[in-house]
Amino acid sequence: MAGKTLYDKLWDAHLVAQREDGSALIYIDRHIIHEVTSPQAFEGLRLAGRQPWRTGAAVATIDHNVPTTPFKSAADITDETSRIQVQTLQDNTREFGITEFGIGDVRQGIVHVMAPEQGAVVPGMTVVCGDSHTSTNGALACLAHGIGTSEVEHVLATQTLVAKKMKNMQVKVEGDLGPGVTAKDVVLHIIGVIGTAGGTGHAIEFAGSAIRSLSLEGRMTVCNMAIEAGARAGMVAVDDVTVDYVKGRPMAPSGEQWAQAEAYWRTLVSDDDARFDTVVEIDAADISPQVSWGTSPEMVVAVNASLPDPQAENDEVKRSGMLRAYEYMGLKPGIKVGDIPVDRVFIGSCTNSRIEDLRAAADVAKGRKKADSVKQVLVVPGSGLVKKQAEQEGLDKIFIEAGFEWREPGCSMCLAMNPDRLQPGEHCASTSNRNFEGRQGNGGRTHLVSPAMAAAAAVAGHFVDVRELG
Ligand SMILES: CC(C)[C@H](C(=O)O)[C@@H](O)C(=O)O
Ligand code: SF4
Repeated sequence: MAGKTLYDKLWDAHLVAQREDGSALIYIDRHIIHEVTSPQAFEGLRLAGRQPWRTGAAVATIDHNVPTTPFKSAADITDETSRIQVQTLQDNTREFGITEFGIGDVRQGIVHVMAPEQGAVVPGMTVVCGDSHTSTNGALACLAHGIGTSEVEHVLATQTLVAKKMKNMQVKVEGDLGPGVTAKDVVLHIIGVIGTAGGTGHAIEFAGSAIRSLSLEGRMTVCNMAIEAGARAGMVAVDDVTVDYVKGRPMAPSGEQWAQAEAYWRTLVSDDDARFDTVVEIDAADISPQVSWGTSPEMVVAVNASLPDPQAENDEVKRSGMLRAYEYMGLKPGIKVGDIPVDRVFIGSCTNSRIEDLRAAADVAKGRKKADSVKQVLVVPGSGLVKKQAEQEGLDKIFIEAGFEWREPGCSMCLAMNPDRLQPGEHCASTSNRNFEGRQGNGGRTHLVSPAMAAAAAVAGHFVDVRELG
């Protein structure tokens, strides 16, 4: 019998029941909750007169709707829907006895930043949240993916999920990453190669020496965007980087349990003879800093390239998608990436708002100033703890001196559910993960980049190759 992949191991360890039609029941170790996809789930419990099966398995925070300017209570939130959602989560978590890192708590932040930071997610877990970017947590060798609101209710009530086993896919990035090439560039490049449907039906394990060379935060950036590559889950096997990251975190095992846990975690790697349904190999040397030019994350090119010609695309559906994207983005094939003007810059989101992201942006911003033509540069840390750490390192001062705005944690301009948004027609260099039409505000034009590339665009007023900065 062939060996097991990491995904097979995680699946088998959580399988409660397998049905003949292929569906299965799996046990869920950690349930992360935010204010947008939980209200109906709690309401469902209430109507059915049920209690959560295991309140300690859930941890909640507010992120999508929170303003990034200081506020003291839900009542301070002007937008009605946002105010209600923030208040409702607080009421629900109190009623059902679930831990919430809420308003004014330094641990509050974007769900996918908060959970690993607290040690709420450790290797070997099944992790769900009513949010597609739950895949981020797979960087810790977890089976982590998004679920819908009715499933949020099901998990709350039973601590299990009805699921179907996905196929195994391995994306192997071998070799050394060049200077200025970050985890974000790696994942954008992967999506450029395999497309936004490349991972459909699969759980992706990211492997290879270039992935191993990334910090745990960088691996989270890669797994975060597995969903943009069509997969529901992304993951990276356990190694020293994983174990070191978890050690000492508030909710992680300690004392005698630590040694036991670590011994188990070390088994969470794909066996040498494991078989993957799909394997993609990428040479790290082929990866340059990336910029997305269109309205899908696969519409991405190297910073020193020109925009692609739709006429050279043989697939008719893709060609018409490209033509529509050019129209929406107000761009023309053949122009250089460096000629795209940038109106606003957003440094944040669950893709790139951790401390190393802010350090990378600050490295570029240091001693430089925002270009006059750039209207706004928002720097939004992923959690209160990231914010605190950044301030201890003086990064906030660097940003403010460069003319950037230093904000409170939350999803912010990643999806514009709060007041941070683009105006129609504006181009934004954004460290987030989605560039669909209107994602960052009606008519807004998103270009996905790394934190260093975003800061460089803020300073230059257009895209520049970070490798060419002095
Ligand atoms: C609001 C939430 C359901 C959504 C998601 O699932 O991803 C959001 O986080 C996003 O990034 O679009
Ligand atoms: S930061 Fe963006 S992608 Fe991440 S959870 Fe929030 S809205 Fe979704």
